Amino acid sequence: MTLSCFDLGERMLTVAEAGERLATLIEAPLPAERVELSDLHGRVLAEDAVSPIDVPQNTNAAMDGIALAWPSEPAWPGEWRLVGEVLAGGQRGEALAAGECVRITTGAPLPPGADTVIMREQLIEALDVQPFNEEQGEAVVIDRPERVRRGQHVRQAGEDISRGQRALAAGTRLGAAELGLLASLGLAEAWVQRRPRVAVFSTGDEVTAPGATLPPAGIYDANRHTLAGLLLEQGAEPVDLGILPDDREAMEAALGEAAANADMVITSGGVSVGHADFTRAALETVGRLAFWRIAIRPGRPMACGLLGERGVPFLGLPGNPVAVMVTFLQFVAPLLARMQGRGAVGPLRLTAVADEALKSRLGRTDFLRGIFHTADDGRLHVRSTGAQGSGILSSMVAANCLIELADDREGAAPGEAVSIQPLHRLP
Ligand SMILES: Nc1nc2c(c(=O)[nH]1)N[C@H]1C(S)=C(S)[C@@H](COP(=O)(O)OP(=O)(O)OC[C@H]3O[C@@H](n4cnc5c(N)ncnc54)[C@H](O)[C@@H]3O)O[C@H]1N2
Ligand code: MOO
Repeated sequence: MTLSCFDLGERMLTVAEAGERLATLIEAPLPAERVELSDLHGRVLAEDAVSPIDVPQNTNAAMDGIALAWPSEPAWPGEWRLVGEVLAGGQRGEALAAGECVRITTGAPLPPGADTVIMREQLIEALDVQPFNEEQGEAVVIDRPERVRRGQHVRQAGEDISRGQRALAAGTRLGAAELGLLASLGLAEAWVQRRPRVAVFSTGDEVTAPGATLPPAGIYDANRHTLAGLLLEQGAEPVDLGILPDDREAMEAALGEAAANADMVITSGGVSVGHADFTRAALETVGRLAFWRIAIRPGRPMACGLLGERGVPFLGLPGNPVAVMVTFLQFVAPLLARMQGRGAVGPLRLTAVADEALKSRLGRTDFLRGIFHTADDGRLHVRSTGAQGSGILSSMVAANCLIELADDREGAAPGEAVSIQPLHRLP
């Protein structure tokens, strides 16, 4: 019998178990919607994009010059008779006869029979008479014809994508290259998964909005803004619900209201065992707590469950800013991918050589902030960013990866291989 997410109680879960249990909170992707090409960046295809055309549509020239039909007899003509020209956007229906050629520009369809293009730079005849004048009966001489290969500088119709072929699979997240590809198929819209609307709030009497005067015991609210950025990077739509005081009733009301209008609710802070930590208790009142302890550092206390009658996934992340980022990347990002129909998408993992001793504890997965680079030996090497306190957000700024020391190891010695997760960075 498999355990449901809600049979776990106080048990401390491994990172892998927590990920598996969380996945069960998302039963199906969000509904699809039809969206215009100009608004598709970052969205996820809800169905395969099938090409209605051959790309390229016609067999065409890859260079400016002349197009000719490869001669059937072994000897090449010394001169080629220029019988016309095809500019990009134009077409020529008449076939080329033996010994004939046409002037052609890059992208222009080859005339029937033509199969080879010679670059203009390889022609002795200057081809300078503009526009083409059939009366003049120009002749073209090819310099060093022994270098010409049959079929050269020709792009075959459908060589990129053929009509009816799947150009992009359902579940593909659309970046710049994918948008260009859709456009090149002539598709002006696509069915994509609706973006998850994610309600976010911070908690804590000490937490102060940036721009306000910092009280003597205050701390500026980093988490709501980090989370907004992380959500945008995952294709979700953040809904900012501000800062909640350490007050259980206020927390219950806010969670209930957030769940009515969102696909997911995320809070930070108030999940541990402090006297003012109300997140878990509030979740148990207005929803169901699934589990809250994971063998991970940073991020051990994390309240997970479902809110309200609709069963909206709830993630109560710990308050420490680095713990927020680490738990989001390990646990929230895969859920958002699932909601967007992307199946099992986990963080990218690479292997690097530790350049220094790295500390971790057996029985717990530790994520250190790291800096990796390719060393002279051609391998990836990694070192930590230095102090690893889970409130030191500058360590996330300095890092280009997380070093993942799984629960079956106790630290790493210099020279040992470790797993790293490269971090997303804006270029
Ligand atoms: N007795 C125990 N104490 C703590 C434990 C524990 O197991 N036993 N776990 C520690 C760990 S690990 C973490 S992580 C934190 C998580 O606790 P909470 O989620 O209850 O977080 P808070 O106490 O509310 O805040 C922790 C820390 O982060 C600062 N914070 C909170 N919100 C924000 C924000 N929006 N922006 C910037 N900084 C924020 C807050 O001021 C605290 O300094 O508990 C440990 N304690
Ligand atoms: O697990 Mo907490 O995030 O380290 O400070």
